[in-house]
Amino acid sequence: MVLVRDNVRKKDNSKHLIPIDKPILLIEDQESMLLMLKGLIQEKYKIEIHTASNYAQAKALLSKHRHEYYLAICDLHLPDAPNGEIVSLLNRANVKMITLTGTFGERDKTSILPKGVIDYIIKDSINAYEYVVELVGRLYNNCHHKVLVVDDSAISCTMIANMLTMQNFEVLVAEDGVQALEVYKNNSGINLIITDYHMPNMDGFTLTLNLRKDYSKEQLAIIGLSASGDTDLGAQFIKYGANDFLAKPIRYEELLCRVNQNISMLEYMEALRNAANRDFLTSLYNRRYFFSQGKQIFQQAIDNESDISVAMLDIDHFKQINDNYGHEAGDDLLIHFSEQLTEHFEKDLIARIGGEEFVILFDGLTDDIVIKMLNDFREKIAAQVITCDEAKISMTVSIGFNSHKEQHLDAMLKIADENLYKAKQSGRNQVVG
Ligand SMILES: Nc1nc2c(ncn2[C@@H]2O[C@H](COP(=O)(O)OP(=O)(O)OP(=O)(O)O)[C@@H](O)[C@H]2O)c(=O)[nH]1
Repeated sequence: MVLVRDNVRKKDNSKHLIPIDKPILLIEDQESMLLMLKGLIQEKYKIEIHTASNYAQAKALLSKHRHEYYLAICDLHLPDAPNGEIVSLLNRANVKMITLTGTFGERDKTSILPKGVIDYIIKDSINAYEYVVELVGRLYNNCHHKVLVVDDSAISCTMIANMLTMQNFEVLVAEDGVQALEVYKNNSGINLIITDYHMPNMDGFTLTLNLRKDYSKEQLAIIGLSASGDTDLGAQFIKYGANDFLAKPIRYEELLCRVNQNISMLEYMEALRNAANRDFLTSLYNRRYFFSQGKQIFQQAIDNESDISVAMLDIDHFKQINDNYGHEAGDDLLIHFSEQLTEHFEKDLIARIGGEEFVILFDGLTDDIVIKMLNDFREKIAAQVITCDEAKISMTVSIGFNSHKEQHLDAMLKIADENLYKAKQSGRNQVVG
């Protein structure tokens, strides 16, 4: 099997870039603005940008690439369409948009954003352009978040759900706290709950309290809704564990800002957790995380008298790979190897614990199954030829296995490590256990 890996390192060097696979349409008549915005966006995201400096050019591009656009960013007043006609054109083409405009006066004319408009930005400073750039990334990332809206009023629920859908969130709804807990339990990936207070069966405070028993503010954001006139509710929601609150009637723009702020905070916390728990090069878990999780899994297996086993893996002659093809090619191979590990042992706890050393913890699997999985993996790696910057590289892996329960996880690993040493001594590319 031949695998081409010549882009791995380049991808890794630009990890902060979000690859957006559909182009953005940028419509702006002032060339300097257009170039600045294009530059700012492409500095941050890997994205193709089509540009138009007037309505006619935008129309031509839309008819050519009709269903392709991820988003349009458009000046509301174009020389050949001075009255915001671009909004209807983009709506007809089904392209969501961020609109740019010159003054507060114009902004004030629209208390409700026109159909298809995600946000409305006043071009008064560089900050406005930076906000647009952030919003582009936010909209892309929102696709990965689910939001649960909890309100017994179907009208209110639908309205909030529509606002969130506009911002690319996947939205689920529930009529009261009891239903919300059920929906939350049955759907993974809900990161934000927006909940009303007054609801039958279970109110918003009780729902918040129930959720906080198991999920911290860093894991799950909750925004409470407080009815107009009830000034205490917002503060009470925070005291019961909500991250934030929104006053009814809900204004689209405020909802957008608060939701995005809370989701950004969750992403930031996740990034911090990843920085602490994951290896920078391969994104696999690091030694610290492996031991903190592994010790709990180990203890449960001891308590339940269930199967537990460990494997130590070490790529063979990795120094030669570095010496022959360079350290960067070596890095590419480590990334590739880690991806293969994650794919092959998707349910098991994997970590990179040294340069070319990896460890796996198997919970609840019999020896026969694990040894077969390890041998299948070893054979799969040996059969691959990886093309890295035009060099064709093969590698093999030696594996030490141990399922004998010792007093501590470390002691189990020590035996696996001794078996790994035996695998190396007996010619490499084999499983010993
Ligand atoms: N490219 C790259 N190389 C690394 C990294 N971490 C460690 N290494 C290299 O991995 C190599 C490990 O070499 P050795 O411990 O001698 O082992 P080996 O060559 O794999 O030989 P055996 O384990 O005996 O089969 C060293 O050359 C390290 O410099 C890394 O993050 N990237």
